Amino acid sequence: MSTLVSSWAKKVQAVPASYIQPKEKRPEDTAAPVCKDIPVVDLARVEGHDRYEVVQTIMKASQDFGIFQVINHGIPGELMNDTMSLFKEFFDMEAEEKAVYYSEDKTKSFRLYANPYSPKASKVDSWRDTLHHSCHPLEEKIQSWPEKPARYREVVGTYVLEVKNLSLRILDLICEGLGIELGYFGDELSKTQQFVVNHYPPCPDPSLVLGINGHYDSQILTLLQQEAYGLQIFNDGKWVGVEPLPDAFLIGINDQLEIISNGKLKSTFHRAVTNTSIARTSLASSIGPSWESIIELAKALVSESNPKLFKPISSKDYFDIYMAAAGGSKVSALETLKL
Ligand SMILES: O=C(O)CCC(=O)C(=O)O
Ligand SMILES: [Fe+2]
Repeated sequence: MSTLVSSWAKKVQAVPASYIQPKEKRPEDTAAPVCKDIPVVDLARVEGHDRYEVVQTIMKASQDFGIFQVINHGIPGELMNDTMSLFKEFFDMEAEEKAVYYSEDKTKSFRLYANPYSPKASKVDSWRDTLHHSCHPLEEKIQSWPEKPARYREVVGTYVLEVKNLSLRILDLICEGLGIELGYFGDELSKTQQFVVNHYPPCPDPSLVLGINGHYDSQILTLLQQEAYGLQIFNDGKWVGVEPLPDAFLIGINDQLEIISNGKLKSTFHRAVTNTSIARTSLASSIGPSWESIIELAKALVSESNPKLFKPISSKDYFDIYMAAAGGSKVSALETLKL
């Protein structure tokens, strides 16, 4: 059997054994209701009198949920649709055509792979295929991206630049909320960008599998475009769904932003479930620091009443700790840095 789920999922009637989660990890509720309290922030409002209120909403959502959604964010709907359609077309290609891009070599700046957490952490395969793009520096990395479907590099190159700009705008609103200078994240702390496309084919029994295991995102900020239900966050002791809004971006706080904000903004434990009827594709862009950056509470926020909660650490060292801990555990790798 080929390792790419999208190459064989349509042909099977039952879930192959290696994809069946142990009982305690199976998604009891693959249709957990969407949590209506997760704010949808209208970014058009930041230009006017409502700016303060918008910033406060973002801060509160980042504390309570670790995520929020944004609309009227300035990225054209047409570009979002084109990008989503292009990846649908990519995953619809024949198995042999996709196989060309398949690689288990993690140092590659572009690759298609399956089941990224195995075998180190969870021994169970995930019901998804993943396309990974390193985006920095873009002019260089783009040369390793596919040329099929037509306009791949042009569409995806434009998309990742737009998404990076939006990430920086949101990080500036977070600076306002935290009380640190604008542009704080503009240089080394946002030097890298990884763009990941997750593809979850329909599954004969979604109650047995996970599309993506519960995890925290390790970088600074994730922007996610999702077209259908599947994302769940662990909030208040239970899994809740996140409403798919096709024109919105979902913004997720990542671990290293939790360190920089001294735990004021929370990285959230999340997973994706599958369904029986449609292939779900999600586009996730993560902004992160250069490897050498030292991640610690922003200096302007250190005070007697706000001492550092986490040990300073280089971004590279944090990533190593994160990878060693990854494996569906709700205990965050950040725990090891607590002072
Ligand atoms: O597909 C999703 O909604 C979640 C994807 C995700 O969590 C990730 O790529 O880190
Ligand atoms: Fe994630």
